[in-house]
This record gives sequence, C-alpha cells and structure tokens, in this order.
Amino acid sequence: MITTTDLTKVYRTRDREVTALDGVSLHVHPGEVFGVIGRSGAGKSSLIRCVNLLERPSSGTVTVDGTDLTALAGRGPRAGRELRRARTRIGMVFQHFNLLSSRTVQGNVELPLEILGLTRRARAAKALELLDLVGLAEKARAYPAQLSGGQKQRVGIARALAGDPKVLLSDEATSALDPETTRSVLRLLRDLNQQLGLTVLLITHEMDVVKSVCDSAALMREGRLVESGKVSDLLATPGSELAAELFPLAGAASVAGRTVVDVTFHGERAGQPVISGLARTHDTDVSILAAAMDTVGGRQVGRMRIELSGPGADADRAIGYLRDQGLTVEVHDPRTAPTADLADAAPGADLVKE
Ligand SMILES: Nc1ncnc2c1ncn2[C@@H]1O[C@H](COP(=O)(O)OP(=O)(O)OP(=O)(O)O)[C@@H](O)[C@H]1O
Repeated sequence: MITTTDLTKVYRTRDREVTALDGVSLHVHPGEVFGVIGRSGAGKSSLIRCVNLLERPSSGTVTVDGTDLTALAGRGPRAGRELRRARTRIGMVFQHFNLLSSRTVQGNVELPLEILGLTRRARAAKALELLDLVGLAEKARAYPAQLSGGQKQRVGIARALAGDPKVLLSDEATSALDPETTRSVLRLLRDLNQQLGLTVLLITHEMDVVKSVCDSAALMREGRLVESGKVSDLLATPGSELAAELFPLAGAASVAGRTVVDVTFHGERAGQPVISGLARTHDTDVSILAAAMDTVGGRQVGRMRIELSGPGADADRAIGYLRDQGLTVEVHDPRTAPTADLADAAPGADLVKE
C-alpha cells in the first residue's frame, strides 16, 4: 500500500547540509498498522512528510496505493491537481491536532470536504457521520478550546478521514496526550484500521505505541531503517534491537562463567511452566535475573533473562530443551550486549526525546 524506494532527503541551509533520510526503503502492506520508531532527529517526521509529499524527497520514489507520487510531483505545476487528488486518499493526523480555533468541531471536519467541493448538506451529513465514528457526535457544535486533548485528536482523526482515505499517516498523534487518553486514541486507530481496512503508518518515539497497536515496525536511526518487519517476527529474531527495546532486560551472571540466556515466550507458550520443566528434567537451577510480560498486537509475549547453574547444568542441552518447547532463546554475551544508545533506556522506558 505504501512503498518508498531508496528515499533520501537532504536539507540545505546556508551554511550546512543535513541528510535526514538516507536511502529508506519501506513497504507497508494493505490493512496493517506500521510503526516507525526512533529517537529525536532520526528522520521520522521527514519520512512521513515525504510519504505524502508535504516535503519533496531529494531522491527516491514514494508509491501510495499504486500511484507514484514522486512522479506526479516531478511533472511540474500542472500535475498539482493530480497530486492533490492522490493526497485526498491519504489522511494525516498531527501531534498538535492543527484544528482551526475559529471553527466548530463540525466546521473543522467539513474543511477538507469544502475543498473537495461537496455541497453544504453533503458536508454536514458526512461530518456528522465521521464525528459519530470517532465518538464525538455530541460535540459537533463545540469549539476546539472546549475540548480535551483526546477529544481534539478525535476531531483531527475525523477530519483526516473526510476524503475516505485508504491510508492514514500519524505524526506522533499521541505524544501530547496522557497515558489513559493515549490508550483510547490508539484503540480508536486500531478500530478504524479494522472497521475500514485503513492502512496506518505512524511515527512515534514511544515503545508502548508499537506494543499496543502495530502489526509491523521499523527502527530508524540517523536517517536509515536499521530494522523492520512484523513485530511478532522481530520478537522471535535473536539480536533484534527492537525486541530488546520492547522488552528491555538487564542483569548479568551472578558468578562469572555461568550461562545466561534470554528467553522469549509467545502466545499460549507464555502461560506454560517451561522454566520449572527445565529445572525438573535437567537437574538445573534457574535464577530469573529479569522478566517482562506484556500484550503485543493482542498476543501475550514475555521475555526473561535466566541464569543456569546446578549439578546437571549443561547449557547446550538446556537451551536445546527450551527451543524444543517453541521458545526463542538467545545466549546473553555481556561482551557483545549493547551497552550504549538503545540499551541505556531503563527497563520499560520509552525512548528518550532529546
Ligand atoms: N526543514 C528543515 N531544515 C533543516 N534541517 C531539518 C529540517 N527538518 C528536519 N531537519 C533535520 O533533519 C533531521 C531529521 O529530523 P526529523 O524532524 O525528520 O527527525 P524526527 O525523528 O522526526 O525527530 P523528532 O522526533 O524530534 O521530531 C534532524 O537533524 C533535523 O534537524
């Protein structure tokens, strides 16, 4: 549904050049919620702005729903109308809502419908339908100043849906909201994704956003995609930085030389007594150094760092047993474990906005 190929964006100011995007190739499948995560300055906003051509890429292509937007933009001012039409199929939600304070809630949602040339009656009917969809029908006549942050973002989402888009781009839509409101807005995005088959590309610096709504995710650093894929696959990929970010585990061997392994449980495996099974069948002592359990994309996932010891401890056999139980097992090597950058976030912490 969204494909970027070798996308670059270089900002040139009088005295310097900044490469915000450095060869980004991304593929978002129809109907999925795709999250791009990264620290401040990683290039996330540049990426999302290039996807709907609010920002003109320096090179590379952007295709949305089969239309090459970069080719349209490259054909000069005459192509403007075609580009505008293609853009109506792409909704955009902003961190600070970008509502017009002088217009009512309904007036804000009607704005893109005016641009699309709908009659007054059709505009009103469509706006009320959209406000109903986001649970704000009773606020149609209110002004933005009379709304909470979460309600303002719902209006922003209703407005973004005015052109019946197939794609919704979300630029840190929940970053200005408290955790409870964040959860309700994310639930709304998930519901819209499922009810309308909407493809959602969102950028965020919050790991919880990826955990709660994203089917797929990419990690961005210094203008590049460092990792990308389905969240469930990434969690099962040894060495995945995103998996480590989603479930940060700290803790080292209590005695030098003991084997420490990181174990990832998925779905029903998360509820099974695999660790006690290991201790019993392999005459092995298992110490839990760290553990985290959460729901990712509606499935329970857990990660645990354990230390193996005891009379029968044979690391290879124990690891073999855990793998046979369907768990992802990664031997923790303190010499190669990330110590800076990604790993410096405290367990459970979001990436820090610098
Ligand atoms: N209009 C601009 N002119 C010059 N440099 C820019 C411009 N916009 C962004 N940059 C630079 O490009 C780089 C990437 O910025 P971008 O806003 O895309 O990152 P980000 O990951 O979205 O960060 P944040 O989370 O802080 O919004 C940064 O170094 C930034 O300073």
